[in-house]
Amino acid sequence: MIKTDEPLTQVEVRPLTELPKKKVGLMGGTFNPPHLGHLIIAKEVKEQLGLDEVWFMPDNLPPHIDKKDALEAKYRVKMVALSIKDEPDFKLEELEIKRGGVSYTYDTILELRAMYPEIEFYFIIGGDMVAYLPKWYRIDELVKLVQFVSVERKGYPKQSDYPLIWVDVLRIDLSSSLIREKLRQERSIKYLVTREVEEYIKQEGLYRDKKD
Ligand SMILES: Nc1ncnc2c1ncn2[C@@H]1O[C@H](COP(=O)(O)OP(=O)(O)OP(=O)(O)O)[C@@H](O)[C@H]1O
Ligand SMILES: O=C(O)c1ccc[n+]([C@@H]2O[C@H](COP(=O)([O-])O)[C@@H](O)[C@H]2O)c1
Repeated sequence: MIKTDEPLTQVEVRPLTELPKKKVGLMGGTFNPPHLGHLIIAKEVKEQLGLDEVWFMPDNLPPHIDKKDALEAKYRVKMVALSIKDEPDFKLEELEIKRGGVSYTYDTILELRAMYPEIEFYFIIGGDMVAYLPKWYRIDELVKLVQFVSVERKGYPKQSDYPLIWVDVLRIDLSSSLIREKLRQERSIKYLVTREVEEYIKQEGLYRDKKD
């Protein structure tokens, strides 16, 4: 029974604008193909920064010239979907594929911020991309629009003049190019990609004679 002579518990009602935002990591990449390094990085950054989710976002045409001949988007999208299927907090974001053209992160972040004002985004990149940041499209504006999170990568300095959050992740010397090279040499990629991705590559006969 409620005793009416007792004061009601004071509940602090915060205005909507002050509610904590959902925190989402963005793992942008060509994913040609996605490997276990991508998954390990996403998991570790999610845990260490207390993110709610990580969205894997395959690019349409990566801004680097040397990657323009990456495998057709539909295969890369499918492999990303297969890679993350057991992880409920990992999602596939197809915005760049649907937009088409060259996937400049600046355009993507503007779009995402407009679509999801309630979300705080964290853009996750490896050390190779950190080194390349000065060449990114509208980088000085971009660093004000999104928080970059970086992880070390073998062969690249753990240093930048841009405001990054460095997260220590088990360093894995694994890359999509290494996997493509193994496949060209008809070697096994077991334990380097998920079992489903390994099977899918086999089934579709991918990377048999592609140059890169
Ligand atoms: N082993 C790794 N250590 C740290 N970062 C990584 C690693 N592999 C990929 N990344 C980062 O993940 C993001 C997406 O990478 P991407 O899909 O281009 O894979 P990749 O292995 O770098 O591919 P490629 O060998 O074709 O260049 C990039 O920011 C990249 O720096
Ligand atoms: O916007 C840019 O200029 C830019 C330059 C290089 C890379 N990026 C993004 O960084 C992510 C990782 O790139 P990549 O090529 O290593 O897969 C991917 O989402 C790219 O679109 C973006």
